[in-house]
Order: sequence, then C-alpha cells, then structure tokens
Amino acid sequence: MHIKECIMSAPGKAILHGEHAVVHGNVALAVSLNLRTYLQLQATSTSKVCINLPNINTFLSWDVTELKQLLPDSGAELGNVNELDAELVRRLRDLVGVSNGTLDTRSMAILAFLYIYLSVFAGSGELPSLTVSVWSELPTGAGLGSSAAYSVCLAAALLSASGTIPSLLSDQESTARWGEVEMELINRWAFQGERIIHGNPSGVDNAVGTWGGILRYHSGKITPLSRVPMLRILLTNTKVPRSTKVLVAGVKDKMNKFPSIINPVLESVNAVSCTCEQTLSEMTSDTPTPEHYNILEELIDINQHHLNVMGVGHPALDTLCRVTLARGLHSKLTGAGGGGCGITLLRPETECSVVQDTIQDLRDCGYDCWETSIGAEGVQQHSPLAVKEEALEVFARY
Ligand SMILES: Nc1ncnc2c1ncn2[C@@H]1O[C@H](COP(=O)(O)OP(=O)(O)OP(=O)(O)O)[C@@H](O)[C@H]1O
Ligand SMILES: C[C@@](O)(CCO)CC(=O)[O-]
Ligand SMILES: [Mg+2]
Repeated sequence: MHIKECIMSAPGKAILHGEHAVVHGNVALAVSLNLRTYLQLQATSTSKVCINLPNINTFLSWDVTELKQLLPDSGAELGNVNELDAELVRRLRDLVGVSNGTLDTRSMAILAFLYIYLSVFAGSGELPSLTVSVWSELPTGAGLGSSAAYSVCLAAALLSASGTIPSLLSDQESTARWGEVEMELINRWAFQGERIIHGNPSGVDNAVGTWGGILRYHSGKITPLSRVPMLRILLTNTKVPRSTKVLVAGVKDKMNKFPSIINPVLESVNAVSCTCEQTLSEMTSDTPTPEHYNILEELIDINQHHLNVMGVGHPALDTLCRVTLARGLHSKLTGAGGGGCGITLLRPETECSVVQDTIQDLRDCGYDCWETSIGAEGVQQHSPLAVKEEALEVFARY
C-alpha cells in the first residue's frame, strides 16, 4: 500500500481560566504557545509498524500481521470518529499489556497511536508498514497540553498518510495548513486520542492544538477571540509530576461527594472566564489601563483559590504564587494542576529587571521559568526544509 510521508507539528497551550470547570460544561479561555510537538511519518517496506517516542523513552514495533488480527471481523464497522470503540480499546490493552484503569500514561500514548492508526486505515482494507517518530519542545505531563499536541500530530499525519485529508505541500511551500473541514476532522480524531490518554477530556486542549490562537471553549463550541491585547506571560514549570487523568477524576469524585459545595465553585470559575473575556475585549476597544490589569490580576487570584478548593493545587504551586507576589506579580496554575506549570501575568509597565529577578527567584526554587509568546499557529504540515533543526536531528536517529 502506497502511503504519503509527512512532517507535522502542533502547538502546546496554556489555559488562562476554566481548567477543570470546562470538563463540566463551563467556559474556558486558552491560548496556544510557541512550543511545539513535531511528528515524522515515514513509509517503510519492513511489514512493521514502528513508533519512536524519545520524550517518554518509548520505542516499539509490531508486525503488520499481528495488528491486522485486531481489526473486527469483516463487515463490522471501525473508524467512527465520534465515538471511542470500547472493544478496540480492550483489544489494544491486551496487545500492549495494560489493564483498564492503568495510571501509566506512557502506555496510553501507545494505545492512542495504535487506535488512530487502525481506525484510519481499517476502511482501506490494508494496513501499511510505517515508522512514526515524535519529538516535542513541550515538557510532557506538565499542564501545557503535551498530550493534545501529540494527539493532533498523530491525527493529522495518519489522516494525511491514508489520503483522507490531502497532503498539502507542493515543492515550493515550506509550511501549510488545511481548510476548515479537514481541521475539524483532525480535531475530532485528536479528541479520541485525548480520550484514551485522559479518560474524560473536555476537548479544549486538542482544539487549541488544532486551531491555535486564542480560543473560548464551551461545551465543544470553539470561538476564536480576535480582539485580545498582547498579553505578556511568564511560564513556570515546578517539575512536580502529575497526571491529568488522575486530577480530572479527583475533581469528579469531589463533585459527587460534595455537589452543593463544588458545583458553585465551578460556576464561579465560569464567571471568572466570562469576566476575563469581557475585560480582554474592553482592553482592545479602549487603551488598556492599569485598572484593566488590576482586574486580570484579581481574577487570577480568585481562580487559583478555586482550583485549590477543587483539590488540584500543590505546595510547589503555592510557592510559585508566593514568590511572584513578593515581586508584585500574580500567578495561577495552568492545565490540570497538581504540580506541573503555572502562569504569571506581566503588566506592560513591569520592568525588565523585575522580570529577570522573578525568573531568578523561581529558578532558585528549582523551577524552570521563561517568558513565552502566545497565539502560535495551530497544526501545520512542514517540508523538511521548514522544520526546526533540533527536530530533524532527533528524527535522523530513527
Ligand atoms: N512527546 C510525546 N511523546 C509521546 N507521548 C506524549 C508526548 N507528549 C505527551 N505524551 C502523552 O501524554 C501524556 C501526558 O499527558 P497529560 O495530559 O497527563 O499531560 P499534559 O497534556 O502535558 O498536561 P495538561 O493535560 O494538563 O495540559 C504522556 O504520559 C504521554 O502519554
Ligand atoms: C484539566 C483540564 O480542564 C485541562 C487540561 O489542560 C482537562 C480538560 O479540559 O480536558
Ligand atoms: Mg493533556
């Protein structure tokens, strides 16, 4: 079977407001980051399917004949983009040797790959031999949407290799993006990948990985925010490991245990997201004032308290908030929390020396800290000439 080779990339994300609440039908505001995941798909004639995931130290291969046995008997349907096929997931778990309810998210990355590979190629009646290699600039499992960027790249590459969406690049073009219809399909398959890795994702992370920019996300409805001021944000990785799947399940348990206490907290987070959106819009209609920034800072503090009430805080995140506040700056966790990353809002008048001192304070705590730029492009296809040198160096090893 002839398949198309390709290189794809997708950005990570930071959630400004609405993490966890968004899983339960509330509004979230999220932005793409200038850190990306890169995927290379190569056609081979080895009759094997190989995956190289250096970020999680995972390198595996299977015989195509072995994978063919996982396909349902002829006539049965596979490849429904709207529903996770529980029977296929069960067969894949047996193949990979993981039990239902495992917390090993590394195995989930393998399941997500095999699931999308089998679903996308099942219809063609033939499974191609290929090698997929993924490398990311994003810290894995730290709240910056690494699982979504991975799933979006997988979906784009496998859909393109199978011919379901066009391969975009003519010789001259170095980077290209698809139209709405193809992006929608990529996003839906990426969501299935996220479901395998996360358990119960809202879909906000894969939406940002697919479309990029600054988005409002509400119950599956994606609205790009066009009128947003240029925000300066500091990202801090506390390096405390955590799993989104576990944290999302923990919030659900708390909701079940104390519905009358937790539901109002989620509603309040919804109001924080809406107030933030309103403030951002005012800041683009009028000139941003110090009062606008005061409101954004207060919203950050309120939301961080709410996230602590939900049980997704961590002492390392408390330290981040305390250390930055000592320099007059406001922070909250971003993503699933429980460790991982936080964001700190920088005001336009925040002096360079204050930013540098804050970064140094946080590095002294053992954290990684850097100023980021937001609103990067969503999923893209690249010619080898237009890929980061570092990614090509990694790919050259496989
Ligand atoms: N570069 C990568 N290569 C392979 N697997 C990856 C890669 N990046 C992420 N993953 C998969 O995603 C998992 C981490 O996902 P998780 O949702 O817990 O964290 P995150 O997406 O970084 O944070 P958040 O969901 O809070 O934004 C990894 O254990 C792995 O299964
Ligand atoms: C914690 C959460 O709200 C955001 C993770 O980045 C989970 C989700 O929305 O899928
Ligand atoms: Mg994730």
